[in-house]
Amino acid sequence: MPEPIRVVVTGAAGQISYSLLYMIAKGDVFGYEQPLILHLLDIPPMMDVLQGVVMELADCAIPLLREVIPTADPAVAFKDVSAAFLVGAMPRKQGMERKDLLSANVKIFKVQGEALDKYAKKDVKVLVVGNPANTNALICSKYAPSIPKENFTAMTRLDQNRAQAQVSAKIGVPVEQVSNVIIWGNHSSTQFPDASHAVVNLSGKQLTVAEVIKDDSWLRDTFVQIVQKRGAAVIAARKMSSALSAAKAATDHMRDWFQGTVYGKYVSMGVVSDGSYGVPKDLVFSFPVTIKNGQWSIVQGLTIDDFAKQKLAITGKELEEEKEEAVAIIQA
Ligand SMILES: NC(=O)C1=CN([C@@H]2O[C@H](COP(=O)(O)OP(=O)(O)OC[C@H]3O[C@@H](n4cnc5c(N)ncnc54)[C@H](O)[C@@H]3O)[C@@H](O)[C@H]2O)C=CC1
Ligand SMILES: O=C(O)CCC(=O)C(=O)O
Repeated sequence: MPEPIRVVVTGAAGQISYSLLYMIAKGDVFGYEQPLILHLLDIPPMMDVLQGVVMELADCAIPLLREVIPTADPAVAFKDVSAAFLVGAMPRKQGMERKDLLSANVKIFKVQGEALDKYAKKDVKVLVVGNPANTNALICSKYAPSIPKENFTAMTRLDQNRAQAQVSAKIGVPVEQVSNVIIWGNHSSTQFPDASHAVVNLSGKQLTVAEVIKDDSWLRDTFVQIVQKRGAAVIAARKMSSALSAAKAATDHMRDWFQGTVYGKYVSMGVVSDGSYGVPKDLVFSFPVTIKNGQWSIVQGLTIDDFAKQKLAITGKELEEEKEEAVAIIQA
C-alpha cells in the first residue's frame, strides 16, 4: 500500500461535509488502495459538533482512514495537504442569488489562500465548493502565488450532473449513456448548460442528443432554465441547500482530476480562463476539460453558434462584475 496522503476538508462540521467525508474516506476519490489522513477545518464555535463527526468517522471503521485531525487553525489544517476541498462558507437562503454571499464569504478564501500558500504542498489540488465558488476560487489563487493557478478550480460538476440527469430522463436512458453535456461559465443562474455537443449511446451506437431529442426549444430553453435554477428549487423544497448531491459532485470532480477522464469524454470544471472561446482571461470560468496525469486541458475546437456566444458573454460579464466586487470587498 502507498503512504497516506493528507486531505483537508473545510466546513467539516457542515451539511455537505457530513456526506462528503464518508465518500472520501472510503476511497471514492483517491482510489481504494490509497490510505488517507483527513484534516477537518471548521470555526471555533463548531468544535463540539466537529468532535461528533470525528466520533462517527471512527465508528465507520474505514480501513483507508489512518488519522483524523479536527482543528480550527488553518496552519494545522493546510499543513502538507495534497488535496483541499474548500467547502466552508455561508450557504444562501431562499430569495438570494449566490453572488449575495460575496461579502460574507470572499474573505474566508483570502485567508485560506494565504494558508495554502504557506503550509500546503506546492502541487496541492484545490476545489472550491463554497459560493460564489468561481470568484472565491479566483481570490484564493491570488493569495497563494507560490502554487500554480491551474491548481485552483471551482465546482460546476453538480450542474453537469444535473444536466446529464435531465437529458437522460428526457431520452429515457440511464445517466451513464449520456456524456459531454457542458456547463459554461459561472456556478450561478447565468451559467450556460449546453447539450449541443452531448452524445447518447443507444444500443451500442453513438448519436447526438439533439438528433435523438428532436426538440430545439426544450434544449435551448426548458433544459437550460431547469439546470440554471435547480439549486434554488432544492432550497425551496428542502429549506436548505443541496448537500448530498453537492458532496457526490465534489467527489466526481476530484476523482477525475486525480485519476483522469475517460478517452473521448469531457467534464466541466471552473478553471482559470486562458482566453479560450473568447472568454476574458483571469476569471475562473467553467469549461469542458479533459484530464491526464493530473493536468486538465480545455477542450478546443467546439463550434460555438451565435446563441451560445451570447450565453457565454452573459455569464462572463457576471464573473467580471463579481471579481470587481470581490476585490473591492477585500480592499475595503
Ligand atoms: N458549488 C456548488 O455546486 C455548491 C456550493 N455550495 C456551497 O457550499 C457551501 C457550504 O454549504 P453547506 O455545507 O450546506 O453549509 P453549512 O452551513 O451546512 O456548512 C458550512 C460550514 O462551514 C463552516 N465555516 C464557516 N466559515 C468557515 C471558515 N472560515 N473556515 C472553515 N469553516 C467555516 C461553518 O461553521 C459550517 O460548519 C455554501 O457556500 C454553499 O452555498 C453548496 C452546494 C453546491
Ligand atoms: O444554490 C445555492 O446557493 C446553494 C447550493 C448550490 O450552489 C447548488 O445547489 O447549486
